[in-house]
Amino acid sequence: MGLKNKNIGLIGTGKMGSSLIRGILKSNIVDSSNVYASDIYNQSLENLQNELGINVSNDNKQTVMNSDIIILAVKPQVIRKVIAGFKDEMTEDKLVISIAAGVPISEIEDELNSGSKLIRVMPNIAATVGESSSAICPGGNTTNEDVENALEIFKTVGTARVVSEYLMDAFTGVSGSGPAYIFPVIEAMADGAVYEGLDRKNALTFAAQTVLGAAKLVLETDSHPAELKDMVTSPGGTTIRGFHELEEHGIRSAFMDAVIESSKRSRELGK
Ligand SMILES: NC(=O)C1=CN([C@@H]2O[C@H](COP(=O)(O)OP(=O)(O)OC[C@H]3O[C@@H](n4cnc5c(N)ncnc54)[C@H](O)[C@@H]3O)[C@@H](O)[C@H]2O)C=CC1
Ligand SMILES: O=C(O)[C@@H]1CCC=N1
Repeated sequence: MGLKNKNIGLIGTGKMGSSLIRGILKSNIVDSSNVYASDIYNQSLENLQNELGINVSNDNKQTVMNSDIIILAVKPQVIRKVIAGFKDEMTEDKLVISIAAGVPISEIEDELNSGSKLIRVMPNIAATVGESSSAICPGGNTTNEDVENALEIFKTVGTARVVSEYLMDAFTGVSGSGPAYIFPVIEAMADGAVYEGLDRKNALTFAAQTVLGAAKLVLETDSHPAELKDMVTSPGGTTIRGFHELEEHGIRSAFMDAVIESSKRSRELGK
């Protein structure tokens, strides 16, 4: 059992596909000789082959033929066409994992041959540094072992848990898209520090470390974020002055709206 003797295939080696390949190989759950990847973009394949020694091809059918588990890391807009191109190579023992935003299990199962095993996953770009939070939804034909294998793969790039599919759009809004909402926060906090005279490099490092520290406090203590905020905010002190500015600029509704709009777009992509 486990992944040691399994071959893993990646279709699409863009930002998410290549970050997953790196995470999987770093964890040593499989050897590079057991990883197959394909893309229509040769440069990305060549780079991955040179850097990691994996098997590459620009024919998705090769990836499917050679793999026990196939991760689809192509855009939602092309996923149906990509599946149509390789489905003749699918057999019932192979597991397909889709990370496409918005596209429901039922739609992908319809594209694949009936009886095909499918798991839908939403990771995020922090997989590149082993800090993704991934949600996993098993399709109708999967076994417990398939789910365990998917969890093992996505735990190599961060945390992973099984969720019900109706929660996937919300999860995409907060976690799949979420890093993009925090990068400008880090940049803007650094801008403030640069305005006040700190050099750019240090300003970015301090801002990023501050966000990391705040996130760890939420994850590693049982405290509510409001309680943690109150711990920083001395009466008549510096923090409450800054916090008042954030409230004046509608920080809470801005972030809530970002997550809600992203979730809505995820639902649209599934139609
Ligand atoms: N970028 C992100 O932060 C996240 C992306 N996702 C999902 O991951 C998937 C991939 O997204 P990205 O990596 O950002 O996109 P990307 O554009 O960086 O990568 C997509 C790759 O697919 C390749 N491709 C296109 N047509 C192909 C075909 N017919 N056969 C093989 N490869 C083909 C492209 O050449 C490209 O390398 C999307 O479905 C997206 O919704 C999920 C979570 C986070
Ligand atoms: O923006 C997108 O559609 C993808 C899915 C989640 C993150 N990036």
